[in-house]
Amino acid sequence: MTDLLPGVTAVLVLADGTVFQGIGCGATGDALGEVCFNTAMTGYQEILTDPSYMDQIVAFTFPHVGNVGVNPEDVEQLGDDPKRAAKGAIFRDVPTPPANWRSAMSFNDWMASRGVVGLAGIDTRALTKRIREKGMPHGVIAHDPEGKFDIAALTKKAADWAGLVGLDLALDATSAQSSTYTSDLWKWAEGHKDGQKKDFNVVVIDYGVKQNILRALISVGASVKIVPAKTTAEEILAMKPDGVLLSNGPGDPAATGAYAVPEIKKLVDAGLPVFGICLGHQMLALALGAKTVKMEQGHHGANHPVKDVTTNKVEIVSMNHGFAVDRDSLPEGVVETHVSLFDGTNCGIALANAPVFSVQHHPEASPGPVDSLYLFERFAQHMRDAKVSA
Ligand SMILES: NC(=O)CC[C@H](N)C(=O)O
Repeated sequence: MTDLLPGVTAVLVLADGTVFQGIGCGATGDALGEVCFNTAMTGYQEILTDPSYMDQIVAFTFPHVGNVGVNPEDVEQLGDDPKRAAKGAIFRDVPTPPANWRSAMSFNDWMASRGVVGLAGIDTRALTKRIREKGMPHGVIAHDPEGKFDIAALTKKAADWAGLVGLDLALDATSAQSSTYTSDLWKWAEGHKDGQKKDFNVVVIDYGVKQNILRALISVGASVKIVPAKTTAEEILAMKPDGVLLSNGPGDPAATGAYAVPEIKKLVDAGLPVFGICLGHQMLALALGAKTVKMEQGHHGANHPVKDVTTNKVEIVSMNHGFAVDRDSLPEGVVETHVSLFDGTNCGIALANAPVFSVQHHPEASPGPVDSLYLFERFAQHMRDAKVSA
């Protein structure tokens, strides 16, 4: 029996019965998921609208969140369906009211309107240390202004959850229909300019795509068509694309791979330039014959050092993944191009003799540094070269 402190209006209950007690914010109710920590100092709206966080609860290690409010431009998911993003969020301090010229709404009201259950006022450093030592736990955040919690039932709920391993969430995150996209990268004093470019036709397979990937493609000259996750290689080839982008997305790549991997293999075999990002990277690796694994420690932040071993340059990148490509499983002909300087895990691969490559990190940033934007230019160059040799 856990005795709750007076004034507690939200709790985080882990599958092993550990209880963190704090103050509720955002939506009331409860949210179940895998608990991870994110070390980004900015970009909470982009993080909480990234579809790759489906079925996860994000604990922010940066203590002050909310000061720039939220705005309609910083939504990363396509559309604004709250079910296609993080379910819950944890903060050191109660989110502050907004004080920023771009703010259209307070962060707290926005979380409430989206059904994102929030817990503030806990020792996020203790939670982070626990995750570092024991891995990412299953947990439930519950928020009740009356402070009434059935801890035993919440513990059972967390313990009974099967978790992310083996879970295909891309089918929940993907677009129902094909669409085109026309917005360019955000520029100071201009915002997002509209306008498809016509240098390349890129088909984006949407497993839960972030909008800044689409904008980054447009910035290098692409006209962008988005297709649902289950679109076949034949259907894509009939669109005569110059290249295919495999998007980020939630869930276990091995589960998603069942329907997507054979189609990706056919696209590679057709000789098309292919660029995979995060889940797209993991699924490309599966299509090329490698394996993916669940990580002890996920990577979630906007300050991770990654080395491009083809150029020996280090880039500081945005990260959000809990699965990884097993480098020891890379077959002959698949080259490791990028490595995490935090833990040495694989962060990029390329085919030695074809315009096919992918990265584990997020070159589109949003949030985070833009060191890796050059990868979109690398993809554009592959498409240019393929056009010349066609
Ligand atoms: N951002 C992503 O695409 C995440 C990929 C995958 N769901 C993982 O957690 O590793």
